[in-house]
Amino acid sequence: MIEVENLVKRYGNHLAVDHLTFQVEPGKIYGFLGPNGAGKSTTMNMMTGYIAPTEGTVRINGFDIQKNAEEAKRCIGYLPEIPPLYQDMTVLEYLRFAAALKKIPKKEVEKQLADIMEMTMTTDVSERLIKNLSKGYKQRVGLAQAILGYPEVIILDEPTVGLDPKQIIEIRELIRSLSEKHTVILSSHILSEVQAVCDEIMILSKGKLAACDTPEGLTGLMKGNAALEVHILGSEEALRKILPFIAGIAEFSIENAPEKGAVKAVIRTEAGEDIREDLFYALAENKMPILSMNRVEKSLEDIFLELTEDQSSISDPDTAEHMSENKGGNEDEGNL
Ligand SMILES: Nc1ncnc2c1ncn2[C@@H]1O[C@H](COP(=O)(O)OP(=O)(O)OP(=O)(O)O)[C@@H](O)[C@H]1O
Repeated sequence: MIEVENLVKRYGNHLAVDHLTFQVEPGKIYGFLGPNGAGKSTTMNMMTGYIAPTEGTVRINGFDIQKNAEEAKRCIGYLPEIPPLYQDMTVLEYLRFAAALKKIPKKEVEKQLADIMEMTMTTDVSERLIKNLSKGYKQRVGLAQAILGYPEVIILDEPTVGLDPKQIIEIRELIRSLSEKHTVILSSHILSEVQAVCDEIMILSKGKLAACDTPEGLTGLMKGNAALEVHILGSEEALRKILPFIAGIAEFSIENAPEKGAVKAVIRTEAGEDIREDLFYALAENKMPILSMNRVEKSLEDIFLELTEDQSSISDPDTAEHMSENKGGNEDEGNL
């Protein structure tokens, strides 16, 4: 269990991490999602004890990362954004070195190295110099280093950045398999990536937690913002008299439609409401034929952009609570 409380990082006047508080439960995959500069790396660096916070605390299994650094760090494996690899060592030399730093008992080292190199598919390159490896293999070696010692929590900063699609799929599968025995926290600025592998998504924006929910919860938020675009034969005036009497409509706008004598209404519904049937009967009663009706759903990308662009609306606790209440199906293809 990780408890982050009121975590703050200031660089001069710049507030990179702004009073973050959250908890990470064991056995799940968490994703930090946010645009460049949102504070993901800074947060991870503080959680792993790489840098000191300006204010606030991080406790790993009850150990304070500042005050009980050794005990806390023993619970964590970390792959920073730029993996700390020694370019002039071979893969095996480097991993042996990392195993010694992590104080892994000598009798366990060889077995762990063999298992972890197999897991990360680095066995074939074990005798190669790290500087001669491709970006994808370097990333796997960094990952192997993070897994060494089988820490309870594995923290991965942008683990798939710069990899080709095949490597990305392999790393994604590896991360999933890690979650069987470890808690995994990863960061990414790619929504589909986080959505594809994570049980919980934390959206960071300007150093603040903009949302924290399951992928389904965030998709539910998307459904709550679904809109109908309806082309109707008739006048705007007549339509304005009908729509307010249909339950489940949050807001609507009306403009002229391209079809002659028709108007276009864009109707946003309340979360979980489907007004199509009521709308059909209400319009039929008023002899206003529907020419076309389409559901226009906000994409998760739209929601992500809204959340990360308009900090004022999302720092409102009522909004955050509303978001976590909105659970629904997950329709994103998650093309990592
Ligand atoms: N050592 C530093 N000195 C000054 N400012 C810094 C330092 N490190 C990070 N920052 C600033 O803090 C903010 C958060 O940076 P951080 O690297 O944590 O963001 P990020 O979400 O990880 O972004 P990216 O996806 O680009 O890595 C940014 O505005 C960045 O410029």
